[in-house]
Order: sequence, then C-alpha cells, then structure tokens
Amino acid sequence: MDLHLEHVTLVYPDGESTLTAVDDVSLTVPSGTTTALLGPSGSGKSSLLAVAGGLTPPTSGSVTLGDGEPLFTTTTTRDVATRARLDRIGFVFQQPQLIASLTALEQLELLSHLRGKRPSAAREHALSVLDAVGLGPWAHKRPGTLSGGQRQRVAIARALAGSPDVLLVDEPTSALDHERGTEIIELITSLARELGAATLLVSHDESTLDAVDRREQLVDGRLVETSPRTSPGTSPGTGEAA
Ligand SMILES: Nc1ncnc2c1ncn2[C@@H]1O[C@H](COP(=O)(O)OP(=O)(O)OP(=O)(O)O)[C@@H](O)[C@H]1O
Repeated sequence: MDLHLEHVTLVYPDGESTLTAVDDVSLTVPSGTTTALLGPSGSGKSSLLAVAGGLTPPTSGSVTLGDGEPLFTTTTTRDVATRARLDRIGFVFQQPQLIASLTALEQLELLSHLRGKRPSAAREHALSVLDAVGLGPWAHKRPGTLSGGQRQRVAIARALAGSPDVLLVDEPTSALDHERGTEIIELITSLARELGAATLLVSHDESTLDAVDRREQLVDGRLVETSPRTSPGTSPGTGEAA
C-alpha cells in the first residue's frame, strides 16, 4: 500500500515560543519503493519519520495508507497508534536496539507473540525472514556474538517479520563502514520491493544510497527537492528536479 503524508506539520513547544520542525510536508511513497530523506542536521527528518510512524501526532495534516482512512491524525489516540504501529509499520533505528539476552530468532518471535501469532507458525516465518537477510546460520546467536552489520540485519528482519505496509528507517548505516552501509541499503530496498513495503529512509550518507528509488531533501522542515531514481552506475543527484 502507498504511504501518503498529507500536509504534515509538527510544531514543538520551545520555551515561550514554538519551533516548526516539519512544515506542511506532502509526500507519497509508493508501495514496494524506497524514498531516502536527506537534509542537514535539525532539518526535521527524524520528526517527519516520527509522525509517519505514529510515534508523534502531527500538529496538522495526516498519514494515510492506500486510499483508506487516515492512520495517524492530530486526534489519533495513543492506543490506536500503538496498535497501528504493531500491525502495519516496521521500524529500523540507528542502533539495532536488540535485547541482549535473546537470540536473533527470539527477537523476531517476541514481536510475533505480541501480534498474537501461533508459536510454531511464528518460528517458521521468523526463520525464513532471517534467511532472507542472510542470517539463517546465525539465527540462534545472541547480539553480543554478532557483528555490527549482522545486528543491523537482525533489526531489519525484526522490522519486516510482521509484513508491514510501511518500513521506516532512521540512519541505519551510521555505525557501519561504507561497504557494509551500502549493502544494508541494498538489502532494505530489495526486501521492500519484494514485500511491497513503502519505505522511508533517513540518511546522512548519500554515498550509500545508489539503490534507493527516490531522494527527497528537507531544509528547515520543508521539502525542497525531488529527484527520480538514478540508474545504477550514475552518480547520485543527477536526475532532473521534478
Ligand atoms: N522533542 C523535541 N522537542 C523540541 N524540539 C525538538 C524535539 N525534537 C526535535 N526538535 C527540534 O526540531 C528540529 C528538527 O529536529 P529533527 O531531529 O527532526 O531533525 P533531523 O533532521 O532529524 O536532525 P539530525 O539529522 O541531527 O537527527 C530541530 O530544531 C530540533 O532541535
């Protein structure tokens, strides 16, 4: 399902005043595609991701999936947002945020349990997702015995295990070297395509983003530039502005 952000504005209280972190942003991420969100520090990337994922209600505007009812609006209650996140949205954060005492497989099974899945079906599915991220042989390892790249792959598998409509990814490569960072972006975009997840990915590092379908630029909370997908082998940012 396509993800639609419609006239999203997010204003934070800032002492006696207010700060507009996201300013009237409208954006569609088609199902199965990956849009990278770029922009300087403080431009509102994480804030926009937080609204897209129902972590923060927008001050105005809405988040919709497909042609359905809005998923997150100014009035969405915390309980409704939590359920929508569990059922429809996968998150990958800068740090993998894994539970140290659980194996890779158990990290995925825990969420399946929260979603009310049968344990045997959940295990089989979790193993197939770990296979898809190249971690089949490491399914029974705990985070402490995995590399940084492997831990991020567990986080990606965990985010995708519930077959979410939307995948939201915040700086997934900041703790990785260039080669592993590029591999992680390639993995995310190919799995998003395979699973039909509309994927919005915040990144500082344009050099790892050859595989993404689209780039958007935020400055002072506003979208300023849209570029279509660059062909493999061409340098980024050479597309015509839309
Ligand atoms: N919880 C908050 N309360 C008040 N202001 C906030 C809050 N979170 C972010 N801000 C402010 O909103 C603006 C946008 O911040 P945001 O973290 O979304 O930007 P960003 O582009 O993700 O930055 P970075 O790349 O450094 O993570 C900044 O001015 C920031 O200081």
